Amino acid sequence: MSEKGLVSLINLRKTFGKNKVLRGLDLNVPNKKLSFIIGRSGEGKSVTLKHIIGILKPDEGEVWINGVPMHNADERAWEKIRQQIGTLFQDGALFDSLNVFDNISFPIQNHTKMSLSKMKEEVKNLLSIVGLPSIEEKFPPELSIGERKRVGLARALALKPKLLLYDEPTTSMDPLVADLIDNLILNTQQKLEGMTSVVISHDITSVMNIAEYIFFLHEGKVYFEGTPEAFCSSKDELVKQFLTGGRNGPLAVPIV
Ligand SMILES: Nc1ncnc2c1ncn2[C@@H]1O[C@H](COP(=O)(O)OP(=O)(O)OP(=O)(O)O)[C@@H](O)[C@H]1O
Repeated sequence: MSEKGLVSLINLRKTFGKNKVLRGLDLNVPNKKLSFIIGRSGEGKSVTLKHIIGILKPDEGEVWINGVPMHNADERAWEKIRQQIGTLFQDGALFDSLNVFDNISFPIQNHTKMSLSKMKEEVKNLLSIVGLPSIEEKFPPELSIGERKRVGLARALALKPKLLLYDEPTTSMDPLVADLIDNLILNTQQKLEGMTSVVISHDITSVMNIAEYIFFLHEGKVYFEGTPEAFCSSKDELVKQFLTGGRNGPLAVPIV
């Protein structure tokens, strides 16, 4: 592994039309930790994530994944790198017409020559990592939101990635389900020793419950980075306003 770590974004710039979203963002994800990228809606969290998986290309700047420069890489190089990255999208992104076994083993079937018996063993193991019993024969519409997330996470883990990305895992969930998902993320991090995880979120409760490291985005840059303790005790007015969700402070509050 290079000194740059698993994910390094250097002076990243991305503009859509007149909208300068990333304005020189530097972000070095700490290895083997559970990091959160947080910030207000529209600050560029998802845009940042999309640069990490190569869905978006930077206008300027560098993207390094596991020591490999990817900012000018072609799609073939990205496909290879993406096999080292597990991504859990908001809705789990399961295929409703495939059962749980086929959903979880989908990346294995596509990228390896594993035998069916080994694959069955592997899927069973993945289900146990995410705390689910043997539900291989069930179909996604038969599952609860929490179960769908777990199956999505099992699939994200199928190729034994080095890096795990979660895109807004608790958005629009009630507090009880959100708490379950937080525990799932934390347990997975603890079970899979050496995993580097990045969660995109604006759910401050999740951040405070499980984050080990925080990147707070503002105006296209990392405005603050550090531990949750440092974030909470920050005297910075902007950080304080984000934490308390107050109307008074430097963050403009939209009129609705
Ligand atoms: N493909 C695109 N084309 C044009 N504009 C885009 C595109 N993707 C993102 N944007 C814009 O970039 C800005 C940042 O979007 P992004 O989705 O990264 O925000 P976010 O911080 O993840 O917000 P949220 O918390 O609401 O998901 C927004 O103004 C959005 O409209």
